[in-house]
Amino acid sequence: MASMPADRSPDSTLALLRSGYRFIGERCERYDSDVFRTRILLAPTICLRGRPATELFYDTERFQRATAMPLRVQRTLTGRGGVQGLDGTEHTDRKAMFMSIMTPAAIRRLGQLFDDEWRARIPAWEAAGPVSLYDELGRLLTRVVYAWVGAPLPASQVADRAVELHAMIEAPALVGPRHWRGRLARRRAERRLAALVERTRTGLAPAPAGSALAVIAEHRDGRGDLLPRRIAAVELLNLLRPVVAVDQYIAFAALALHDHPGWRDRVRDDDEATENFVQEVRRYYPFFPMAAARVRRSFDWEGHHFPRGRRVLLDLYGTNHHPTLWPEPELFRPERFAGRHVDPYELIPQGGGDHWAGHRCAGEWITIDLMKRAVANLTTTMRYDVPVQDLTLDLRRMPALPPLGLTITTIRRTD
Ligand code: HEM
Repeated sequence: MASMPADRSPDSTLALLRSGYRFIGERCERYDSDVFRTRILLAPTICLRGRPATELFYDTERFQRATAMPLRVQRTLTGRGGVQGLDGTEHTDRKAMFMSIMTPAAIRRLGQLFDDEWRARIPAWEAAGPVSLYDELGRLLTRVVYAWVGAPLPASQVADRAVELHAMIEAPALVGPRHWRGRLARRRAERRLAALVERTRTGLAPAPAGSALAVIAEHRDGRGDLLPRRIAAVELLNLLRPVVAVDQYIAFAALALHDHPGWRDRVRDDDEATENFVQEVRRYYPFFPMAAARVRRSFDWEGHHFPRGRRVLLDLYGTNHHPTLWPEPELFRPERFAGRHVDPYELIPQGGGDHWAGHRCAGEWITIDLMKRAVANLTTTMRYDVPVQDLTLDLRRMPALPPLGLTITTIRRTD
């Protein structure tokens, strides 16, 4: 049995916070191995990256999700009792609920709402002077996603709800007040949405037929029971929060258009080029650093032993930057996707494997669709300037974003 390379430090939590997205990749290169062991939060942990490791990680016979996610992530980002932490038939049942919402017609409707809102906002942006794209899109996507799921949102509450969703997204890797803001935001949002689910069920505030709110409020589990109100709220947040999080990818797409201006003409009215561009944004820019699971029962893999119950972290960022999969991974080159068949274990910013059977992101098609529409809006619907500003991405900060969320100015409508 080969011995698994091991981090020397007794605990690497601080090193993980210091290195951020590069933590696993740097060590893999140091040990010349895509698997090594370490200790995170004092617990023995195995870290993995690369395509074979991704295929292994998404084998639900070998790994489970229950108790894998650290509590600080559950209390902010994901919530407790939601689809992310389920296994077996409980997971496939709950996941089927999500996938039933992701029909082509529903994805088109969300996209249409997004385009309409974008066009409607341009006059205000024209009048506004400098605009933080991340903040503006946060509010825009909040309005759009509440309308899409069928949840009421008065105009006066849009800004607060956007701040609340951003607080949950940013909190897991932060310490101090910003982490606590994320916890508080989740607690308040779950309480409010649980009350909405109740009003929907009692008919006081009926959900629009076929809406995501109706699907979740009326969903029955394998035993025929409705979801507890709080769990239904967690699952509603599993739609609201990540749709708003697409603003990060759109800010990255705008950054890529700024850094590679030749692509502005290449993507215009060219669906294939836009798709390749968007895929490269998802590969290149940092988003979720890693996914966590636990070994379901002991097994050996490539000469390494995986003991039952051990926490395992799959490096999503590092796999998207693996030199074997992606030659010259630190170059932004959308053309690498031209004619390339991407299998389910290679490009994994939103997880790998199968959408229905495993934990791969339920919102991947939505994300790609919204990003493509955003690129079209940034290159054809309006013009703008990018003033001099600090656009450095700090890969030690999770999530990484340009410091001011990318400021644009002198916005004017073109069509
Ligand atoms: C903003 C871009 C997004 C990124 C980077 C992202 C990333 C991810 C990742 C890494 C996972 C976990 C994979 C795993 O545990 O193995 C995940 C799961 C999930 N995502 Fe996304 N996501 C995004 C957008 C969305 C959207 C737009 C939705 C819904 C509208 C969504 C809904 C979900 C759900 C429900 C899960 C849980 C799936 C499961 O556990 O089976 N995500 N996402």
